[in-house]
Amino acid sequence: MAFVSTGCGNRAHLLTRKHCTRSAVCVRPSRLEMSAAAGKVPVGLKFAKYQGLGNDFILIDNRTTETPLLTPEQSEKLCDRHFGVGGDGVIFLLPPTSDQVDCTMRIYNSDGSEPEMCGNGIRCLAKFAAELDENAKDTYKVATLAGVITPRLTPDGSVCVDMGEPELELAKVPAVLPDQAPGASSSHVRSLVVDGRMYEVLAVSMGNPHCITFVSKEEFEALDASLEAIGPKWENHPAFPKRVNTEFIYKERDDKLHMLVWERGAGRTLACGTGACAVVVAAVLAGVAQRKCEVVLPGGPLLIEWREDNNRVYMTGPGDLVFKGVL
Ligand SMILES: N[C@@H](CCC[C@H](N)C(=O)O)C(=O)O
Repeated sequence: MAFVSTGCGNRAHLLTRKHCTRSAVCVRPSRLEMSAAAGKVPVGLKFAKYQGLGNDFILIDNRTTETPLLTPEQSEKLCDRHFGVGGDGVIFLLPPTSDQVDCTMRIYNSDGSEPEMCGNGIRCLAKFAAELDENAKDTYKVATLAGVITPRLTPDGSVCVDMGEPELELAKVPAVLPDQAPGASSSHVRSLVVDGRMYEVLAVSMGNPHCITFVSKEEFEALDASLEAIGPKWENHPAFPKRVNTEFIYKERDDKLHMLVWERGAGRTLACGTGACAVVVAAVLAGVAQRKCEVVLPGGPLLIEWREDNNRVYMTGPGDLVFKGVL
């Protein structure tokens, strides 16, 4: 069996990859693990509710096993805002997968689907990991389905995350879009017809797929009012084989963009960190913004920088504990 870090309950083993000398005890599944495996909601499972700009998550301390303690179906139920705890997703803090990382993050969206990455979520996860870690560090290397992502806790309480390099190759986003839109300033700008209307769009992956479109302030306000109607048409558009997160943007200044988001698997949310990163990349490629921008979301602002020297995107914003509970 692969290494299991903490079944023995020894806090020294929590985020490190130290081998436990009591391995016979370490690998024995707990009652919580057994009830999760049996498909039951694990009564007694502790959770913490965090939010990053109102994008809210149920965090589970899952360091005792490599398998999430909740199934996608259970996570969907817990995310229900009337019948559950309420959240845009459930995030699991799992043991490290190699010596190169401190821990692993997995996430289920509120519809139970599993995305590759979550920007606001990883800021919350870093705070959660630091709170649980006896030897709290300021930087954590986190394995995700989108590769290793590195959040750093800063003295002012915000979290700055090295989000890695954007992926622009359409087949890898993945997106199937026609050639450059007629008259567009950049080959990255494509046309897409959604609900009978033609939009100019850019597709960017930050590990997960994003489709970005720039609109006027008036259109932005109209989209805000009709997001529940139009959002699913973008999310499930045949141009995006893995569905897509959609960001609608209007520009206030070269370094200040306003963003509305319809998330794959979660619908309207108050913020999307990977989305804000993808937006700045798209805005730079379209020639409409600087590399360092404030992105204003319904839940508040994120600071995003797409660095020219290393092609990496950095995101800075909050991640805060709301409450703790027991299922
Ligand atoms: N809110 C997140 C993104 C969560 C995943 C997304 N819904 C997807 O399916 O890709 C963020 O802050 O990045």
